[in-house]
Amino acid sequence: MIELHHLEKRFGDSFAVQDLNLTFPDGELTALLGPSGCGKTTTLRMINRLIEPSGGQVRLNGQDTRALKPEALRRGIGYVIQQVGLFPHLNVAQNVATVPDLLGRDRRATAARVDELLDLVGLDPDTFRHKRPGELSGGQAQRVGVARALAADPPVLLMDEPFGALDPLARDRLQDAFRDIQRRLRKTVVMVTHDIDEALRLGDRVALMNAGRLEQFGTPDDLIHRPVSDFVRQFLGEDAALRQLAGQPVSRFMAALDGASPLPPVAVEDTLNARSALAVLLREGTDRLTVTRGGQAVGTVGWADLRTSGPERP
Ligand SMILES: Nc1ncnc2c1ncn2[C@@H]1O[C@H](COP(=O)(O)OP(=O)(O)OP(=O)(O)O)[C@@H](O)[C@H]1O
Repeated sequence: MIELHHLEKRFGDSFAVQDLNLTFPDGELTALLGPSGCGKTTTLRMINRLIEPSGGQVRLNGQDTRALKPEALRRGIGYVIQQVGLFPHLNVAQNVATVPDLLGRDRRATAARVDELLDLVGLDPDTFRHKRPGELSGGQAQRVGVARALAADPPVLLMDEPFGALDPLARDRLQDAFRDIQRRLRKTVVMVTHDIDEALRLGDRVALMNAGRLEQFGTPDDLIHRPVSDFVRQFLGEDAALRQLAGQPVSRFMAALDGASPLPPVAVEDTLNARSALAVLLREGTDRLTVTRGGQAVGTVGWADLRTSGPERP
């Protein structure tokens, strides 16, 4: 568990971060969201002491991080940045193995782990193991960056706009891949982003910052349906609820089949995103759809299901 207590950072006379109190729960992904210059990156970098706080405390599992050597602290905390920072003279496998090698882990075990991680991030090990960073596309390099951060198996992962430099299609794919990885590995992740969709899509929780301070901390649902201020409402925008629907399959909203009522005639696949299901309801002028999986009805969905404050996240 990472706790920030009255954390602050001053640069000269101005505060980049001010009186920040926040707990990042274990096994969850928290998105640090906010407009440019609000202090997201400064906050992230104070967690692994790439930036030293001017005041307050960061506690990792109850321990004040100032009591730890920065190098020792960083060994237990993965760090992924937008510019990836792969070593150009090392191949993909060597890049991924950097930290395990530094820690003196067994070579053969590391090689197996590298292949496993490349698989996990969707890169075929045989194709990519020996490539140099210069031979990779932006999306492939970002995947290697994620694999490298996971290689040391750190319980905590800090990510600064990790998918920022990608085109929308590659970003969507990598976000999906990362969400699947996170469901399995359950790391404690803090991810800086200024992309609202990304925060709502990937965040178990969102910490919305404004001018160095915390504006609201809650689930995506809390921010959308229970904003604490006009700033939150305006930052998320009128279509925040639609954005949230866009990031989730309709299956998460559907009601169980009751056996007694006839099935609605219009059907959609369970993997369709909930925003598109809403569009089908509008287009068809109907108030309920059948949801199918592989041609079999598995539930139904109507306006009210989509309008509720959103499903529980698995
Ligand atoms: N080394 C520094 N020296 C002086 N001011 C700094 C320094 N680093 C950051 N700042 C200032 O601190 C504030 C917060 O910066 P930070 O990079 O944390 O914001 P951010 O929310 O991550 O922004 P962005 O989304 O644009 O990356 C900004 O006003 C920035 O100009």
